[in-house]
Amino acid sequence: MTTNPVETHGLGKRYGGTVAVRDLDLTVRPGEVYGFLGPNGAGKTTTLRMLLGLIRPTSGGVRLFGAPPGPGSLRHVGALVEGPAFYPYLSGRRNLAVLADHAGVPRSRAGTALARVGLTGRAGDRYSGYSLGMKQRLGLAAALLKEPRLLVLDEPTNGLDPAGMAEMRRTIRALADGGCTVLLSSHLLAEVEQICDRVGVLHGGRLVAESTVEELRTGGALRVVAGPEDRARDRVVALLGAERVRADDGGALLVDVERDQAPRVNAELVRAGVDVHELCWSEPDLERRFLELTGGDPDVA
Ligand SMILES: Nc1ncnc2c1ncn2[C@@H]1O[C@H](COP(=O)(O)OP(=O)(O)OP(=O)(O)O)[C@@H](O)[C@H]1O
Repeated sequence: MTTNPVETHGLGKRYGGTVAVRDLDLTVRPGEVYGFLGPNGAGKTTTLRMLLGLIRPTSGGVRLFGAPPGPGSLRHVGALVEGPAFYPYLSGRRNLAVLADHAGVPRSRAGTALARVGLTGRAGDRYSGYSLGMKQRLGLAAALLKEPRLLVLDEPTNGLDPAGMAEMRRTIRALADGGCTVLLSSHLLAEVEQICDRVGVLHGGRLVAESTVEELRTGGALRVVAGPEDRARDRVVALLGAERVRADDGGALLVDVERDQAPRVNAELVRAGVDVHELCWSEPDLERRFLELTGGDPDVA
């Protein structure tokens, strides 16, 4: 039986009067990219720090590959949670060699790690001359020195420009495709949507939703722009029932039916002499869904 890279049971953390994380049951399965999504202050970093054994939970527990966080289990875990300190006057390659010595792994791994994050060409340059994106990638390379089976990344694209973000996303996806399990946190919905297999939404220290991105997308509707609006609405209500019909902000009808019902709705409207201007499938608005889950917090976007 394969053990899950991460399991938490009733995990909680309190700082004085502040409950940062409460009763968290989390499972990250082998080989997946799991996205921890939540607004600022949701408890993401606190959770990741508990997973890595950097802080102690006040309740519940963590298992990494079936064992508590400690030298045995953390051997398989690479992390980019608190930016590693690099020597500004040394090159990226030299910095990694120092870290490799410190970690007791062969220096040859530095070259491999640099290649995996796409930094080989600039590996001889001083760290102080690196862009933010390059610094972030060097941090990721440092996390790869242990050849981890699990990568834990706290807001890995934070502060990067769009090109840097895209590059980092590609790198993470490639690492996952190579067999590494990834747990990352983000407050950016689009980011999580693009690279994660599953998403957990954290709000106020609680896991308020957990599913695949596809599952969160369920609930699309048929969008109909037709006139006269009253008659269009009456016909669709007569056909399907009032509970299936609502109006969107722009005055269009949103009809909760399966996609393949579009011709039936169209035919009914045409038969009733209604002009159908538009009839299309409207994907559910993921952003709205997350805003609902997080109480309309604008930090999730
Ligand atoms: N060392 C600490 N002492 C006291 N309170 C803390 C400490 N660390 C975090 N908190 C509080 O715990 C809550 C969760 O913070 P945490 O940093 O885990 O959230 P987050 O989701 O990572 O947010 P962000 O995206 O802003 O980093 C917040 O209310 C925060 O103020």
